[in-house]
Amino acid sequence: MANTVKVRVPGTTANCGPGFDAVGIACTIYNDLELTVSQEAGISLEVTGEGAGAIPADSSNVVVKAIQMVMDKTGQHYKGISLRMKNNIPLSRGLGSSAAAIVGGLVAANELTGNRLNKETILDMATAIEGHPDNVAPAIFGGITVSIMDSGHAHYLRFLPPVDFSMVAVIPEFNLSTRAARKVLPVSIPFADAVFNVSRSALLIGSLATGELKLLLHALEDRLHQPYREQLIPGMAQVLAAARQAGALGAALSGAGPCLLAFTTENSDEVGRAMTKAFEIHKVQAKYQVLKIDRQGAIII
Ligand SMILES: Nc1ncnc2c1ncn2[C@@H]1O[C@H](COP(=O)(O)OP(=O)(O)O)[C@@H](O)[C@H]1O
Ligand SMILES: N[C@@H](CCOP(=O)(O)O)C(=O)O
Repeated sequence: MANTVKVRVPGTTANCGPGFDAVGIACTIYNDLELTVSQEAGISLEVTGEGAGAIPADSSNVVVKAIQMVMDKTGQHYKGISLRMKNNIPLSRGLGSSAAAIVGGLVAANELTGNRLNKETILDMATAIEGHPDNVAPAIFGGITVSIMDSGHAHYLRFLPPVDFSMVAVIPEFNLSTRAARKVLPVSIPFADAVFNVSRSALLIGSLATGELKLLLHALEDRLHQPYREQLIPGMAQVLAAARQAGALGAALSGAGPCLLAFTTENSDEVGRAMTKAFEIHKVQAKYQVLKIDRQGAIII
């Protein structure tokens, strides 16, 4: 059996406004992970790109956790783990770097232990580590996914939209961990806000599945997490408004933020520039990237 494998995993944008912990889209921004296993004890790590110098080379690393989970599940243990990462997905910005790391570790370790786990099992394992399925599902399957949890198992729907669109990801310089961005969320919300989100998230999936993208303006509205997270992201409301004024179909927080994401069918660069400029007014340096939907999810390369 081979002892080295290389995996490519997409970044993901979760929530897409109202679909908190449920909706996610795989994006054309990728991390490459090379895993080599051996019986020589130890963990070695080489990182280029995002996270170089900041990612730990021990069992606290989520990639290592994921690999060990596969070894425990399959009963095939290796003492030595050597990782080489080429990261393009920025860490702690809301583009699913942790999901990509977890999925990369699981898919790579599965390949080196005889491919015993199917993608549904990998989804359950990834969700157990990540805590919510909305980023890991599109990182595994590509496309747009809606995921739910039931008794510890994730169930998902995956689809591709019938029309083409772009996603303008505006990425601030500062980090915001998902953990910190979940701490500001309330324990309960008013019934009217729940109804507001049910209607918008249903409209969101309908709009993406049918290609009625004009509905995104309303379908991206949210009262479950964005209003509470706004305090963590200077200028958030103004940057989202700038996206719409510059011609975006709609815009929302990407995952837990601080990245903001606009949906466009034209003028993507104009939208990106307008959003970064609005961030600048609030003394936040940001860059933008125009992304498309990744259709494949994690692949062996
Ligand atoms: N390539 C990677 N290898 C190991 N751990 C990673 C990698 N990328 C991200 N992580 C872990 O995930 C954390 C970021 O996760 P999180 O706060 O959920 O933000 P994001 O929105 O980027 O997923 C990092 O602090 C790090 O612990
Ligand atoms: N549903 C989660 C999504 C977190 O996504 P990330 O890319 O910021 O890790 C949340 O909103 O907390």
